[in-house]
Parts: sequence; structure tokens; C-alpha cells
Amino acid sequence: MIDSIDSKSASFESTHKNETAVMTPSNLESITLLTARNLGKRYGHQIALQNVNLEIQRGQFVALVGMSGGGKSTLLRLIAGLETPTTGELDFNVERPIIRVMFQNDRLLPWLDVMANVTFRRHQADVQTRAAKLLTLVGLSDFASRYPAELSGGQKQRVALARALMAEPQLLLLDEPLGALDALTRRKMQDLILQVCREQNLTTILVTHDVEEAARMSDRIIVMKQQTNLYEAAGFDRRDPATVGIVADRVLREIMDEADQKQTRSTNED
Ligand SMILES: Nc1ncnc2c1ncn2[C@@H]1O[C@H](COP(=O)(O)OP(=O)(O)OP(=O)(O)O)[C@@H](O)[C@H]1O
Repeated sequence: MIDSIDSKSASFESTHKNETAVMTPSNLESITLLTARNLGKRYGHQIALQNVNLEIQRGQFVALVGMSGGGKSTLLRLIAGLETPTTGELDFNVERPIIRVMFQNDRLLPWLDVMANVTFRRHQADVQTRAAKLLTLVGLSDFASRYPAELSGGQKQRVALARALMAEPQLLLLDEPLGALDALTRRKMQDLILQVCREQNLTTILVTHDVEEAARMSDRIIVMKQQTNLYEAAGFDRRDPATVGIVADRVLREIMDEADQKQTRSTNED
């Protein structure tokens, strides 16, 4: 278990094992957007999430990583309001922010063209102008009248991003949105999402299986572990490729440790 490592520009914070601990990243910004306290979710007898304590600051880009079945998507769905917690609470600063979610499946409507997908259910006077601006931002200004079936996977995800941005969200939740893309398109989409999030000062939570993607894109990486054991890497310089490699390696080792411990726990239970 890594407690605290400082290399040139990377620092790793210790894991909280205390059930009531609230994580505080080293690059803390001043305004808290959301706080989870002892958050838990159960499906029948299945515990999907337990005692999660977490603060996310406005403008942060946070990655959630961890073993399969560790509760990442559940946490994202609770934050999105798509599910209700079984225990604990989730507080948003002031009022509930506008939240949009992007999934691996682009969820575009196949019978609508790109422009109509982006403007779907939007009725403001300037909706076409805003949609056109967003399509330019995501590099699809020439594709407004194409249908989803006529687009590549990366182009569809760019439409999905433009559609999410139409709502002017304060919080963008990304549930493995780039998982189905090839490496080059994926890298380009990472850069685009980062650029958009920075420009719009969006708070973003990304669920990903790709630790390098997490390290390249985020200010903080949270490794979801059994119950309250959340390991956090924060304060590293993601513009430095060497640092990204070190962070990704550390995070992967944390996930592998967790997998070993889980195996030991289940062997002991048998
Ligand atoms: N609707 C549901 N009904 C029953 N169990 C569920 C449901 N959704 C999730 N679970 C269980 O809760 C646990 C956490 O699932 P979750 O999808 O949040 O994990 P994850 O970390 O996102 O996994 P992955 O990386 O494989 O997508 C798993 O054991 C899963 O089987």
C-alpha cells in the first residue's frame, strides 16, 4: 500500500481506511460542488457501494478507476440522480447543478440528423446558433445534416458531447465514453474533452478502465476499493508524459493489490 510518495512533480495521497474520513486532495480548490457522506447502494443482498466519503471541488476533473464491479458506475448513477442511495447522503453546493452523462454507447437517435440530435428537446430561441457553435467546437460543422449511421464512432461521440454541452451543465459525468474507440480517435477525443472542460470550467467525473487515460486527463484519480478504502492520487502534472506513466503505473498496482486482496478475502470466506 502506498501511503505518500513525492517524486519531482507527482504526489500520492494516502488511502483513507476510516469509515468517516473525507478525502482532501492536495490541489484543493475552494468551492465544493458535491459531498458524499457514507454513501451506499444495495441491490437486494448485493452491496454495490458502501460508506463512500468524497468531496469534489468545482472545476476539478476527477477519474474513478478500479476493478470491475467495484461500484464506479453505481457511484456515477447516484451522482447523476439516476438511482437513489440506500444509505448516506449526497449534497450539492447551493442547488442541484445541471448534470449531463455521456456513456460508452452514444445514445443518439438514429432517425434524427446530427443537428436534430444536438437540439433535441431544446426550445430556446437561439438553439440553432448554439448547436452550430458546439458542432464547430467538436469539429463537426460540416456534418450537421448527416445521420448517426453515416458517422464514425468518434464522430458519434463528438455529437454526444455537443448534445451534453447544449444543456450548459455544471457537472459532466463520463461513463467510459471512449471505451469503444480506436487508440488514435480515443486520444483525440481525450484532448477534445479536456479542452472543452477547461474552456467551460466544467466539473467532470470520468469512469474509465484505462489508467493512462485517467492520468492524462484528471486532476485527481480515485481508485474505488472495497467499502471505504479509496486510494487517491492527486496533485500530479498530467502535462508531463513521464509523470503520467508513473501515476498510471501506481494506480494500476493499487487496483491489482485490491484484486489480490479480494481474492484472499473470498478464499478465506470459503
Ligand atoms: N441493477 C443492479 N442490480 C443488481 N446488482 C447490480 C446492479 N447494478 C450493479 N450491480 C452490482 O453492483 C456492483 C457494482 O457494479 P458497478 O456497475 O457499479 O461496478 P463498476 O465498478 O462500474 O464495474 P465495471 O468496471 O465492470 O463497469 C457489482 O457487483 C454489480 O454486479
